[in-house]
Amino acid sequence: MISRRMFSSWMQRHVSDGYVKQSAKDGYRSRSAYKLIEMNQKVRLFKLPINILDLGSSPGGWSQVVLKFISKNPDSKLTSVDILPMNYLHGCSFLQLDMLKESSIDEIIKHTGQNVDLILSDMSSNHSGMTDFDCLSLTELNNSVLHVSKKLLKPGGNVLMKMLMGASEPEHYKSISNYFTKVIRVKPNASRKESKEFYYYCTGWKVNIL
Ligand SMILES: C[S@@+](CC[C@H](N)C(=O)[O-])C[C@H]1O[C@@H](n2cnc3c(N)ncnc32)[C@H](O)[C@@H]1O
Repeated sequence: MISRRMFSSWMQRHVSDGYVKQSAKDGYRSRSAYKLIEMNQKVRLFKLPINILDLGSSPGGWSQVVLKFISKNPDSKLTSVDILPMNYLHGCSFLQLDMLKESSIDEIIKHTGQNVDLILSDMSSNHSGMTDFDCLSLTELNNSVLHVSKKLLKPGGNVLMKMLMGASEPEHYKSISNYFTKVIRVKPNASRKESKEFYYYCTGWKVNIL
């Protein structure tokens, strides 16, 4: 449970945050949009034409960024998924699904087919404040990303997924590395300095590991 004092200090930080102000100006639904913009500048995520799956998409900042990149390419496609609802975005198919449920994968395949080039996952549950616990719960969500990758990611496809520094992180990194040619850790400047959050950029999905 978040105390009133914690909430008010979060609120103070939130309203004075430069990325929050910028997102209001630029029309992005979340400050997270700048993390994706920055990571794309670092690793060039979007190579067109592209079939993209955005997991944990609500309220839609990342999906807005993707749409800007793919909008001029009619052969590109974006499917966004979240356990919560998301307001309509032109050019994006949204599915309200829980990625921890097996049945969600079939629903996604109906929309994307089985030839996805890039999976983005910014999924996270509400932080408990206990880093090791939060790290474990993110590991569970990331395992669901690997599970969906087995069903629909193209051979050689790429995945960007959120992680937290914590006791189980090195083991998780090792296990994810088995599935890709290369996995690098990326920490965008837009990610709050005090946060343990960073992203794995995983390239070259290996089919022969299945
Ligand atoms: C940090 S927010 C994502 C912000 C988003 N990338 C943006 O730019 O607006 C994390 C999201 O993960 C979603 N999420 C958490 N657990 C999930 C699950 N089991 N299945 C699908 N989405 C989940 C949450 O509902 C939340 O919207």
